[in-house]
Amino acid sequence: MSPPLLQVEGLAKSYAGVQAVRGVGFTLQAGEILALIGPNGAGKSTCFNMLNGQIRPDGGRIRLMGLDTTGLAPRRVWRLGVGRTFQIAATFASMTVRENVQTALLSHRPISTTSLAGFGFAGRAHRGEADALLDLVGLGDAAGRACGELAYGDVKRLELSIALANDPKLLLMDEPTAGMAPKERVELMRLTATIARERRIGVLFTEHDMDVVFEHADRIMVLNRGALIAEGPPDTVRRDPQVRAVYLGDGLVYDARHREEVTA
Ligand SMILES: Nc1ncnc2c1ncn2[C@@H]1O[C@H](COP(=O)(O)OP(=O)(O)OP(=O)(O)O)[C@@H](O)[C@H]1O
Repeated sequence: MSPPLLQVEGLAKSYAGVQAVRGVGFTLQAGEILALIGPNGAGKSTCFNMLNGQIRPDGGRIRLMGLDTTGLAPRRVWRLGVGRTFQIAATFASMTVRENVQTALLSHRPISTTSLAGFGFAGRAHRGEADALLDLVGLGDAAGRACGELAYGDVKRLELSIALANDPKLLLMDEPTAGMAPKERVELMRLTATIARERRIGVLFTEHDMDVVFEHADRIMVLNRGALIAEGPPDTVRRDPQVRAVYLGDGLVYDARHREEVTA
């Protein structure tokens, strides 16, 4: 049997005596959408930063498709097929939308400087592939526009297409819908989920919007003070008394349709 896409065991990190992450372990399968939620300061970003190599863990193991990636530098982790999006979208405002995606494709699959000069950068380097990625996220018509002119929701979709440029096996999304209007949030996550399931990409995301989490996650993990306190399908997590006590709270339950049963 092939190993899980991502296998994490006993992950730990302290900052000057503060245990930010304590013994976190989980698995993620290809095509699965897993949410990591928890109050501010619970350790979500620290977990993400260890998974993509930005922070070296004090303890624990991270395995990607069976390969030990613990402590590898971010670029090496990225090369192994781990994509990432950030709370604040990372794009180049002065470039066109297409050029942003071409840049990401070039970074993944460089072509020689001679060919580049021949193409003219803004010309044809990976252009067809860039356009296909933009079509995928619904930005095909905006390919020639300056990125700086895009509405924020479109910038987030562009960021998703950039994250897909290295053909990731695993996508780490740190609050992908932060700063977006509620309707746009659900749409972006729906798009992400569709693409991930079609391409068998495993997605791990953090999110404060519970509508987004409970509608799209296959499973949810709840982190509190650095430790996992619950893990399971949305219905199980929603009913977990400890989760309700530390995070969801009766007044914060995600969806009015379920409010009666949750608060009953
Ligand atoms: N570079 C750092 N130096 C010292 N302490 C840190 C550092 N980064 C995080 N911490 C602490 O580690 C704990 C976990 O922080 P982390 O940012 O991982 O939480 P989070 O769940 O992502 O929070 P948020 O939802 O607010 O983004 C917090 O107590 C935080 O203050």
